[in-house]
Amino acid sequence: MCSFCNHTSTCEGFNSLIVPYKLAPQQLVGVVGLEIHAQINSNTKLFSGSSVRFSAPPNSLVSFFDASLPGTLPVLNKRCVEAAVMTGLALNCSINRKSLFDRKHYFYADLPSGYQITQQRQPIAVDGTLTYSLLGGKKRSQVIRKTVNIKQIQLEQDSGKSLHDDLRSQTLIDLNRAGVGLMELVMEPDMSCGEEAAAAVRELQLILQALGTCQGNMSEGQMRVDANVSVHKPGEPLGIRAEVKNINSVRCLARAIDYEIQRQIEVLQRGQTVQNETRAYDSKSGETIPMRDKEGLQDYRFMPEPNLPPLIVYEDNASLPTGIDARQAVVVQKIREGLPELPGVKRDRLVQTYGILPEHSFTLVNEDGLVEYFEAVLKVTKKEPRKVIGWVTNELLGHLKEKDMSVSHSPISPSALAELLELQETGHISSSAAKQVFQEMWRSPGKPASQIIQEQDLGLVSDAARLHSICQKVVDSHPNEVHAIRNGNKKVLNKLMGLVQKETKGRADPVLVMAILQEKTS
Ligand SMILES: Nc1ncnc2c1ncn2[C@@H]1O[C@H](COP(=O)(O)OP(=O)(O)OP(=O)(O)O)[C@@H](O)[C@H]1O
Ligand SMILES: [Mg+2]
Ligand SMILES: [Mg+2]
Repeated sequence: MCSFCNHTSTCEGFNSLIVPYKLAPQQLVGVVGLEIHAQINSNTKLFSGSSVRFSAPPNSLVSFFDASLPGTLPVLNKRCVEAAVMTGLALNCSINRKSLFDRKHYFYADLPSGYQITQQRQPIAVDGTLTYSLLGGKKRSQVIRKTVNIKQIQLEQDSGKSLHDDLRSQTLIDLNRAGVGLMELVMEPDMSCGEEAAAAVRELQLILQALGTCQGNMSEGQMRVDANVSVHKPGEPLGIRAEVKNINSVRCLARAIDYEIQRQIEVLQRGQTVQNETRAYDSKSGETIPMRDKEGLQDYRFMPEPNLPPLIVYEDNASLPTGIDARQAVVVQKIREGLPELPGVKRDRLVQTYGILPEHSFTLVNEDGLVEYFEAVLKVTKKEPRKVIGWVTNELLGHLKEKDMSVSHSPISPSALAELLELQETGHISSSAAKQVFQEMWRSPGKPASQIIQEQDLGLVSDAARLHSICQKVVDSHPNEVHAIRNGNKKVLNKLMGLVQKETKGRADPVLVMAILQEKTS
């Protein structure tokens, strides 16, 4: 028995006791490296012609190859290769002109061949970067840009699914997913907390969706994120990592990582060591729990896949060797030319072109179809983009979120919103009346703003005599406020303005009311 740490026999625990003892625990910081499996958006699997569909009847999308019948051979799906190259280019990777396939052996019931075809020795793309942004500062309106390095992107097969039937104590196998093309993106351990990892993954999701290479839905398993987490003191070697799996949303990812960092800090503070293990995140308790030990490193018995030749991609058409059909070849230059506008570039363009705030550009780009909606409104109204943005990101998006609706299902079309904003801009209605009209437009899809204004008598009240009398009443009944204004506190005028608007149900002409109030309080 070791006198330091109660370990029996040879004491591995000795170091674990001494090392943390010397550490100043408060200086320990988290280190995070992500491995992301992204299902490639393709009609067919990576090495077979079976269809790829989510929620099809079990085992209805399985070819002989997917079920590993002897004698069947893999045929590489060109679409999957192009998707990986496109993703690599969008993430500033070098594309390997020659990459190789390997067999990685596991024994799981949902992997009938006993191995996964992956790219271990030479993956298709290496050495990339992902730039993501966080909103920081007091009001969370300051954009902080960060970059995480991408070690590699490899093509590999997905496994099938094991479904556990607890009632009958049996496990059922569904091979629909077996052989679906995956891109595994391996990031360097460059991040330090859950918020950073969540922002990076959200950015990656947007990039993959813009490229169309993966649908990126984490809850449907199209994108699966494993978080490798360790803690250390800055400047010292990295600590032992635990790998957290079972994370099915970006929010859970952030929570799981922050929980794990804190747990490891506490382990060290207690004088123990962090285990190199795989842990699962339990979203109900918000905790990570041990799944399996990684200490006795699994031997995957990697070997070259004998049934697939090296994967060759070409830089441009000029570099195609004679005899190669250009339609069969994967040409990097062609894919590079077809890259769409990426989310980061789109946000910068929106800020520069329309003068909107960076945080608004995030909201626009985060919501599928919202940028297009915003730009469609701007085409029809003369109202300044900076004034339109609030209507789109607060009013419209708020209503959509409340009903869990997508932008494409909005009952208010961009041109209908533009008409409403135009009526406000040209002084036909006040801003608060415009909000009432918006509510009504939401309730009665297709009814034009002008008709609602007429029916509900929401037009601007510019009758000077009437406004004079309302303003007089407000001024007379608020002597303290008037006194403050006369003493130079002009902000109080807004309070009086609010009271006048209350009297007129938000319809009073604000310019006229302000002029009258200023005159009466001068
Ligand atoms: N000390 C560390 N702390 C946090 N993350 C780390 C640390 N060391 C490595 N990582 C991260 O762990 C991941 C290692 O992934 P990789 O695919 O190379 O190996 P693996 O996890 O052993 O294999 P598998 O694909 O079978 O899970 C990378 O994302 C890397 O950034
Ligand atoms: Mg791993
Ligand atoms: Mg890995």
